[in-house]
Amino acid sequence: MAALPPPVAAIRVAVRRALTDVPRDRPVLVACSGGADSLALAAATAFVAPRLGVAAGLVSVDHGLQAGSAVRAAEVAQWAREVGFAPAEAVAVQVAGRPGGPEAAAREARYQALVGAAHRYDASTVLLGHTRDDQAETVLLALARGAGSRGLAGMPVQRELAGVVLSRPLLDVSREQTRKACAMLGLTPWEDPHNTDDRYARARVRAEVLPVLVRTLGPGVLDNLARTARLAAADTAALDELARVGYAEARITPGGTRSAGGTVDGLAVSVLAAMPAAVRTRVLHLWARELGASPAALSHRHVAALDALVTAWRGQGPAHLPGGIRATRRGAELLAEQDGGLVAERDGGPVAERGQGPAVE
Ligand SMILES: Nc1ncnc2c1ncn2[C@@H]1O[C@H](COP(=O)(O)OP(=O)(O)OP(=O)(O)O)[C@@H](O)[C@H]1O
Repeated sequence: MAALPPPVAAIRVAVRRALTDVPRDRPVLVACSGGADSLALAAATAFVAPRLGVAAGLVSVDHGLQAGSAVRAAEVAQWAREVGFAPAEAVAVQVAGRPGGPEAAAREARYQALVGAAHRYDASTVLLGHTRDDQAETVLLALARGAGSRGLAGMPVQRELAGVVLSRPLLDVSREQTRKACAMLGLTPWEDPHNTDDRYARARVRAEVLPVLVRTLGPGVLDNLARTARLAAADTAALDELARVGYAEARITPGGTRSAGGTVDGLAVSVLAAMPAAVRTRVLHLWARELGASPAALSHRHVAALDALVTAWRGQGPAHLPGGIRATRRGAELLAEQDGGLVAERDGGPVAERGQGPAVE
């Protein structure tokens, strides 16, 4: 018997690892655009899942943004049925009318559709085809916009969205390997025109920046960028845990502090001041989110203004947060108020409407 070509074997190993811990009594779904990455992922899943006793379905999302997208999604679903996926669906989504740029709107619509399908079929997990190269691009983009260690951590191997695990088995597999695997399996991937459209920063990084880095620094640079993401992810997880503990310690509850959306405590300045900056800024971020500031709108600038109330106090006015929230220092405490009243008021002050909690995605 001929040996399995290395790219096919590497992708199967990665998928096997990802499926080892999924519940055996619920299906998984592969999110497949028809591109090389998710096609290679789907082919490997079709092989591995039945051998592990895991039912596997596939969803291809039609964003309706390009001519022929519905046909492509239907073809992917048809191929999936032929190789044994059940269910195998093409799902059309409405991208127009969503907030944010076109890329963000398409992503939001796609994740909604994928999670919706997972709920419909009681799937525990959705498998995504992001590769090491996607991770390297994500790290570079984060570095370029000054995103800090959370951004450098790139895409997580796993995260949960609305009760569904989003899993990325191919983060250690190169794009070259997914292309080769498709070719070796006789699969013809769809080429997404967005991937080469230089209006998108990611496409420019892919086409121009990464090749220069590889040429000047050597081929190991992509692995190194992906390793940076893993290291930063571990650091971030540790700091987040310290921040959760620190947040609990800094909260002030005497007499209870109230808001319309529940109790939101103030914070003790002395406890905050004793924390390392990396922990303190995370605590302030957590607090701002609990006050109702949307995570998407909450920026480094907002957190820096909150931090200045602790570390550069000179009697300045409030720090303004998204959602009309103002955080003020009163003596040894940070308290917050919102247009129309106090959000965190000790000893029962006026009660304000709270903004909506964090968006799902
Ligand atoms: N239209 C779609 N339908 C289903 N899943 C999708 C779709 N578009 C993207 N995905 C999922 O998200 C992953 C990342 O997609 P993205 O377009 O950002 O990267 P990519 O490297 O071009 O992936 P691919 O080669 O699989 O298209 C895909 O691998 C796939 O799992």
